[in-house]
Amino acid sequence: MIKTEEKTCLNYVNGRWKSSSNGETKTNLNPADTNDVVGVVQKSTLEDVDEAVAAAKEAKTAWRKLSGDARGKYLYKVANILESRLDEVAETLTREMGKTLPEAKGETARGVAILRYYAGEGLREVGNVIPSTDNQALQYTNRTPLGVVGVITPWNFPVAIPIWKMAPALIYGNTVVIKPATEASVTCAKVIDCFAEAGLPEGVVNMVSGKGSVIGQRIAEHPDVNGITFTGSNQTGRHLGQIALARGAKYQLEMGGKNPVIVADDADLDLAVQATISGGLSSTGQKCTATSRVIVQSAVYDAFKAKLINKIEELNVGNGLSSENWMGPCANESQLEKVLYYIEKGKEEGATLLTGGNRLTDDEHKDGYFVEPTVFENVTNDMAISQEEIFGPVLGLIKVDTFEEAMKLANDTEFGLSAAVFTENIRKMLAFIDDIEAGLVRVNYETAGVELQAPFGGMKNSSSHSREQGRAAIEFFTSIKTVFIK
Ligand SMILES: NC(=O)C1=CN([C@@H]2O[C@H](COP(=O)(O)OP(=O)(O)OC[C@H]3O[C@@H](n4cnc5c(N)ncnc54)[C@H](O)[C@@H]3O)[C@@H](O)[C@H]2O)C=CC1
Ligand SMILES: O=C(O)CCC(=O)C(=O)O
Repeated sequence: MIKTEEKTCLNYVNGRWKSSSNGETKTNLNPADTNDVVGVVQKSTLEDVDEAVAAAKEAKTAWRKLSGDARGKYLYKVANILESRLDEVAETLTREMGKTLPEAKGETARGVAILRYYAGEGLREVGNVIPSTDNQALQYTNRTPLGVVGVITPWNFPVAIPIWKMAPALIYGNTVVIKPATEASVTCAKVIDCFAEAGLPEGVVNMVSGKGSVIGQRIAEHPDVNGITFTGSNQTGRHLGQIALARGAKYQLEMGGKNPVIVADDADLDLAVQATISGGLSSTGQKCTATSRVIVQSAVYDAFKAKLINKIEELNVGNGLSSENWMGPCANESQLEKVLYYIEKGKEEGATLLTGGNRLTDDEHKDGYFVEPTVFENVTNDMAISQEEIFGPVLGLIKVDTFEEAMKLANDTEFGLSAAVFTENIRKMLAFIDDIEAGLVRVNYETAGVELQAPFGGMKNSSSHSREQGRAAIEFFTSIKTVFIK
């Protein structure tokens, strides 16, 4: 078991909790209050990865041969256990990466729902009967798991992302080795503890924490890892994709976004303001689906801007455990530095700061990585703050005269994850749906917050063009067998 009272989280390998082979650890601090030690996680070695992969390899045949129903029953059990521990897991999540407690509870509840959704997949159809040209033959497709799946996850959704990768991997018959982001490993260990408590067979789920460039790299390179599913930065994703491609492993990458909102001249401005704030600033802007570019038609620009700034200046920023605060800190020091760097860059490039722009350092905030929600105007689409993923609470307002100009700018980015339009005009809606280069298209709704039963993924440089979640997950986690029986 994880010794939470001692705050030490061990690796989980072959059904047992164990220290890294070199005994090295890292201490995770609360980004809202660095005096608060959230936990101590293992800084694992290559040997630890190899042991976990060997365990997953050993377990894969027996797990594959279980019925989908039997695998589903395990996932239902995990869901019930996680649900019973929701408050504890959510509180750890808030303390470890900073998002507010209501957001953390929502995310944990989403983890429970994802587990139940995929548990149900164990009883759904997996193939098709396809007519043969030979009327004496039966031809059909079946699905077979990849084998061992390496799961490499980021810190921004410490419960939901590991679960939305592991649950489909498992239900479709794969075994798993997960390496969570170091900054979120205490929370992930609690999630893994729910799998342990549910009594999954030894080796089916394994967790090894540690440095991405060592542990993640080894998982990607390991010849016995048959598939790699990753969410995180573009730089790391592309690197992992190349490793996987070079050795013929299947891979799936979900990466960055620079997600636009278009506010058309007929938009419901209150709705657009509320969705821009929720989409851009909740979780301190640390979502790949977060709104960052707000493209507004000139006829409503001043009215939209006034409402937006008014609402943003009412937001309380502080420790996410307090119900008084709407926005928590950046998840770690390097995120804070990155956000402050882009705020300076925006000013240097000629954007005008409308609100925010500072680190908060008063008594309540001095021990955390807090930054004010920040809005720039006079932003052009060629500025760094319009093109590079900031992953923080920074919005750039871009004024345009026509809807056509707005569409052109919305698509002028290397990314294509999510995008939203606010309009009451059906022709504008349809033009947006048809022409926007994004995997997640929202009309009169925020860019963030995906539905677990629907496919999720990006176009252009936001993904490897595969889709996660919903039934779409079956495409990555299985291979098709075409069967012909004469
Ligand atoms: N798309 C998304 O949801 C996310 C995007 N990001 C973006 O990435 C930026 C940097 O954040 P990081 O945490 O450094 O992201 P990252 O992409 O480096 O980390 C994501 C995961 O990959 C692992 N990793 C890192 N280097 C690796 C390597 N060489 N081989 C294998 N695994 C490796 C990390 O340990 C972590 O588990 C953020 O500022 C943000 O812009 C970060 C987290 C999530
Ligand atoms: O918006 C969401 O619910 C999901 C965002 C996401 O997948 C991410 O930030 O990595």
